[in-house]
Amino acid sequence: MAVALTLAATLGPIAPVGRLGDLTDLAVRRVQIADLVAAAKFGTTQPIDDPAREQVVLDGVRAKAVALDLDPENATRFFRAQIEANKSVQRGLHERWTAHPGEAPSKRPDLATEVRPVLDRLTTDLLAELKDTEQVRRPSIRCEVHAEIAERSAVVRHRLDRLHADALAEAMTTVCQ
Ligand SMILES: C=C(O[C@@H]1C=C(C(=O)O)C=C[C@H]1O)C(=O)O
Repeated sequence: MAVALTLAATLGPIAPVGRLGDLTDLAVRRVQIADLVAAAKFGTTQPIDDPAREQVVLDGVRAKAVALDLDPENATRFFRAQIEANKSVQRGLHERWTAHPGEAPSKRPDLATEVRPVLDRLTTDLLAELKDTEQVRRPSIRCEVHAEIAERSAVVRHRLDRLHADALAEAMTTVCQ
């Protein structure tokens, strides 16, 4: 933690930290977008879990991974973790908003036209980063250290609350592969 904080302080509040910094920041972005997904679904019949949509996301990941010459199994495993992390945030927010209706969002974004296209762009960016970081992400202590530093600094730099920090940890579980 001390190392991450020192690095974050040295590099300033915005710059991602370490070799996995950019990838981690994209994972942060994805768990933050979960707030919009949660807002789109709250108070509607649309369930948090949408297996059909998940299949579309994962099929796209597989096809793009092949095109990038990335291992499709590893890429799919990474995105399964991103999806689970996203749903954890949605569940946490729905619980919070049900218990404290005053905190519920006043606007309901449109999932299909406003939110999912943002997630689709993030998928493309995340895959490009998976490709760029392929060497450093080989399973090793080195990768674990890079991941830990990037994650801890991201929590601080993005001022993530417990819900989003826990979701980021969930999202990062399969990064070294
Ligand atoms: C984000 C959504 O909610 C869930 C999470 C998904 C994801 O993280 O990509 C996909 C489908 C849903 O199970 C959504 O419905 O679009």
